[in-house]
Amino acid sequence: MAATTDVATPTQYVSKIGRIPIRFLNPQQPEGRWPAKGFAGEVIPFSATIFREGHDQIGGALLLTDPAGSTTRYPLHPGAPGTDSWHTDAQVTSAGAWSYVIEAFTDDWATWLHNAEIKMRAGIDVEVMAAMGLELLARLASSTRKASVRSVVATATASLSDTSLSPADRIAAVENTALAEAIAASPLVSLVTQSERIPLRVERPRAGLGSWYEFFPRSEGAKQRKDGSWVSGTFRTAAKRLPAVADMGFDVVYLPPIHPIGRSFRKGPNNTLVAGPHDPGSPWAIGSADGGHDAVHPELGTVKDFGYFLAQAKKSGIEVAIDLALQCSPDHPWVTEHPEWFTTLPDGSIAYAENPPKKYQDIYPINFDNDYEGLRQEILRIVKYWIGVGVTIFRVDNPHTKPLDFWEWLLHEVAVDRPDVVFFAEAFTRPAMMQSLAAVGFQQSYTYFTWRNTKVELEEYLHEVSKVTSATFRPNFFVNTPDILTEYLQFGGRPAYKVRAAIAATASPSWGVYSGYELFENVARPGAEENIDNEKFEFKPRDYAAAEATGDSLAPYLRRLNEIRAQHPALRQLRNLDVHWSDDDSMLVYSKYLPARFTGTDTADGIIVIANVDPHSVRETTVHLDTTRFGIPLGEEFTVTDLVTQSTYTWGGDNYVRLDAFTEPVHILSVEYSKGS
Ligand SMILES: O=P(O)(O)O[C@H]1O[C@H](CO)[C@@H](O[C@H]2O[C@H](CO)[C@@H](O)[C@H](O)[C@H]2O)[C@H](O)[C@H]1O
Repeated sequence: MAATTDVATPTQYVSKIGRIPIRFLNPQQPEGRWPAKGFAGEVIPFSATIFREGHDQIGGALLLTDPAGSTTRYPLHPGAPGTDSWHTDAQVTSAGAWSYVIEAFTDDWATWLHNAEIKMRAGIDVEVMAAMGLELLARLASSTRKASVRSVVATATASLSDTSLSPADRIAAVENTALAEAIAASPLVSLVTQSERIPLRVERPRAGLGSWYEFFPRSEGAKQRKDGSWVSGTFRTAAKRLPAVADMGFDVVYLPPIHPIGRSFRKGPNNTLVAGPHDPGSPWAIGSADGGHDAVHPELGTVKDFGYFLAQAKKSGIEVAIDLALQCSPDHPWVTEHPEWFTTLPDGSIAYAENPPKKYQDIYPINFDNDYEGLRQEILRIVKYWIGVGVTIFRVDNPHTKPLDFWEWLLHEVAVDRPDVVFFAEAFTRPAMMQSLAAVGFQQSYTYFTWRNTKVELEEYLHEVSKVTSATFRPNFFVNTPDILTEYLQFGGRPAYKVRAAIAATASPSWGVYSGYELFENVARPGAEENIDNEKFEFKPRDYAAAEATGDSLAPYLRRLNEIRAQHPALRQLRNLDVHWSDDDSMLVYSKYLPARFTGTDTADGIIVIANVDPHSVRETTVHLDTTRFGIPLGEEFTVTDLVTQSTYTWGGDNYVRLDAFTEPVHILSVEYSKGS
């Protein structure tokens, strides 16, 4: 705490609390070891707890410094009475190293005005109070050369010193807008105290914003021969799927590992431990005689073909994410070239990998502690190689099974030259590890969203990711993955697919689906929480167009969700989500709001989402809205339009809502309000 009013005591002790205490600054990472995070275009709520002894009025400001070193001052507004919290929202507009300082001060004018209003109106200490006010007005006059301000001050001075007026009229004369504006421009403050400077790392928008679509390139264009063998899809056949993916509004395509797949211990259909001659194996079983992590599976094509895929994706407005899965099939070149990178058991064997309770019998885990430096350099080389090929996003498989200090180092090394590269953590594990991966640099993370299905669970989780952990952890709400087909989707029927997609697409700025979701694929392998006949172990060509033609596809709904996201900037933010109340235990209600000053237009953007999370029933309820959360004074009426059905309603604070799971289980309502209407 660098307090301008700090006074060294004879023992040279310097106060840490500062003359005006400023505590609990937000955003910042716990422990302050790494910068708080934001992405370009993000609106960040800044806050601090500011208070002082006695009863004098205080005020505060955010001093936000951009990467070019230019500082903008934003006044802080007091929060709920008694909390001593002060707030403002500000938008970080470009990627780079930002920082901020919170300033606090005694507001001399507000203190005087508060006291003078009480005392002068009651006829107590009238002349003393007036003299104090006149002194402040003189201070204001001497702080400006503006004639207009001087004239406003002169008028106020004349009235305040006019003893022929009643005390009430004298005080009323200083309560005018012109004087308030003059004081706002040249604040009458003292005991100015500044907090420490908090660093804020702002990354490119994709670090926190995107609509993801996962598909296996080998399935796109794959054909089975009469003898049961397969002709694999290739990067070139897979590229044909890209326009349809873009047409659904997705802007990131994530490909499971594209590298050669090992033969030893190859898995067969449905995670069986013996593969038939035509089984392609799990793409995560990386490495064969054809190469390792810096090679592509020959059946998919060449690196040049992958380049073609990247170029086609770019043409469709899609960025490609590849998988960084640091593990090896027993056939990976590293196993013979660098046996020291694995843990050899006393019997000479290498134990297979696990992510308990899952067993990965077809891969070896890497042991970083055997040759930390060697592995670090090799992995950095691989990552840089793919960046050189044109990859800008890595989905990182099971990062929680590798040392955190390794990730901290790797992500730092990459960011030195390429701060645009995004790393997406696939860690479904304990919160401490998930949060720490984000803290050390992962730009975004898979989440527990998949398993938060009830209203209460979702309320808590949406609040957590938008408000509690947002300085560190950027969520990507995937609705399903090849590993995750939740019971909710298995047994919730088609409504469940709509509900989950609508919540994911509106609650989080990053969301994703794994292909097949639009076809409502919902049959699980018995005893497992993943699809039967899983694409991880088989080719799975799908006829998306036929399903759409017969109305058996969710693609039109997904397309609409992505359109709504594109049209509503409030949905492209993380921290602006507020949960509201409904009387029904399955009707989830939340809003997202972006004031006009941040939308880039002259209108604010407000969205209310109401989801019937019970996919088996029709629910009716009253929703109770704190309309101030989306810019509307309490008690005012406004218009809402359902962005899926286009129905329009006139609403207020309390509203009847009926949602039929079998038609439209979710309202996504845009809010229109004109003051005083
Ligand atoms: O461990 P997670 O559930 O987070 O899943 C991720 O990592 C797994 C290991 O890479 C991966 O599992 C798939 O590949 C394995 C190796 O080939 C294989 O043994 C598993 O049966 C298969 O599911 C999983 O897909 C990935 O998302």
